[in-house]
Amino acid sequence: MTIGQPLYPRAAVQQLDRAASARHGATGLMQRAAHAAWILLRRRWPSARRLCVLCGPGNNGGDGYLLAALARAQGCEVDVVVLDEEAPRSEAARAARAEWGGAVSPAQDAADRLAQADVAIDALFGIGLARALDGVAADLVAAVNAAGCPVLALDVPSGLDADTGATPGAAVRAELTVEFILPKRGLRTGRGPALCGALHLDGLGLDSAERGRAASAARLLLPSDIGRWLQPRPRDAHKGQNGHVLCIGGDHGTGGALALCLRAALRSGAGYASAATRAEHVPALIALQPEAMARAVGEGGDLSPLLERADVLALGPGLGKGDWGRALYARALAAGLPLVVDADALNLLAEAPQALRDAVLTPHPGEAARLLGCDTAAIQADRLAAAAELAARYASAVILKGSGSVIAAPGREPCIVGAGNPGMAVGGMGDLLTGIVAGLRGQGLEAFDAACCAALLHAAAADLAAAAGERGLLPGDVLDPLRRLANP
Ligand SMILES: NC(=O)C1=CN([C@@H]2O[C@H](COP(=O)(O)OP(=O)(O)OC[C@H]3O[C@@H](n4cnc5c(N)ncnc54)[C@H](O)[C@@H]3O)[C@@H](O)[C@H]2O)[C@@H](O)CC1
Ligand SMILES: [K+]
Repeated sequence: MTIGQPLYPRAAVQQLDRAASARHGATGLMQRAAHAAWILLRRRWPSARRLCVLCGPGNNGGDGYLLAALARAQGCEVDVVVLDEEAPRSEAARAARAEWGGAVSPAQDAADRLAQADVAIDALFGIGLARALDGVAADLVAAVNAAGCPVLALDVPSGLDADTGATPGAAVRAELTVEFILPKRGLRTGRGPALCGALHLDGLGLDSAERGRAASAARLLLPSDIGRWLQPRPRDAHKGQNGHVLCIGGDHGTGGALALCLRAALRSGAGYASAATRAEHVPALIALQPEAMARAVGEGGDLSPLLERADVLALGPGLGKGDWGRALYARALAAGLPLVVDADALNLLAEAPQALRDAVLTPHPGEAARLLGCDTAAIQADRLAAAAELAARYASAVILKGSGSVIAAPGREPCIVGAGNPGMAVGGMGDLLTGIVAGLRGQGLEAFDAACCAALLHAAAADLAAAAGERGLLPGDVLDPLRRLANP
């Protein structure tokens, strides 16, 4: 089944742009873009009187000139600052500059002009960005980011790669972004969400048949999708149908990680959850969560009586990389059960890479880098490509965590989670995700579906929990909203 909203690569949007321009006229589309931006600007900043529009050399700049002309006609005072004073490259953008017709200021005056503005409009670069912004363009970006007034970005915050969500050079930080024609991947993962601010899509009047010809390259998962995977339970359900999750980890001093994993498995609906851990954690785990079972595992890592009853293994939270952790890791991998691999289990996998059977990996960018033998920056430079590479190399479903988590698996269209918040940047949050994936696998979801649904539940539950504040959000706060969302 196909779940989520399609997201498009830049090349598909450019192709559609060209076809649509031939039909509607490039200037016509640019006018629609400017109009859409103007309506949004007015709604968001109704009392703004003075605008500063920064225009680049391409059609994104063209959108900016037309918005400037529109705002002037509506009584605003408008300054236009240009990246370079030469005529724009395309005919449509030249016509847009002629339509503005007023004075333009050179880039070195940007700071002065921005200081007067109630709102800045970023029309420097859109999807035509071809390389890192540097030189005068980077100076302009620095000026707009330092200006202190809110920024409205047209189509894409300049400097953000609309495909990858990376910023190879300087990039504008907007408060609001109006994206044109089709939703793009890079605005929703990596640096995209932070730089776009609120995101608003305007289709520029192209009908769905016209837009539907473009081929998507990823899907965006939203909280409203949860019900596609999780239906109400049959009235005659019994606990044996909902899976037995065995959580493996919790070396000396790190029993808490395993406890969070265990609780998340139960709150996401597992029929049973057990812990295989160090002896000293057993009484605390049972006291904390009397519904769970906990067994001490000695140095040899013998899991055999526990494995017999388990349907799925959650391997890694608090596991450590000592002899005890290594022994447990080896036994768990040899068990042939559906697996969720996290934390130190990922680091052990990185030491001796192998293709897994029926597994979900949940790396953060640092763990992903170790698994691929590169550095974290290389992962973040193209998160979708990194997730696909991990999925192929380890023959697994993968959740690459971070802003706009990416889910990939061999042969599946990748997904991006359209939920989550910076309150999730706290120790233990990943242990919850591991438990949720395992809980859903126990309830019958296959690896990729469980990965998608779990990543979405986790982020959406954290958003509900963050209503009381992002700073100070704790993994334990996410458990109650998790239960609510797991019953759509
Ligand atoms: N039919 C269309 O094509 C439409 C396009 N629209 C707007 O046009 C944008 C795309 O326009 P373009 O394809 O002209 O691209 P852009 O306006 O994004 O920028 C392309 C220009 O910037 C230069 N450039 C790229 N990277 C650079 C860098 N790092 N440093 C310096 N210069 C660099 C390129 O050589 C080119 O001249 C969209 O994002 C959207 O805002 C909208 O008006 C809607 C309709
Ligand atoms: K822009």
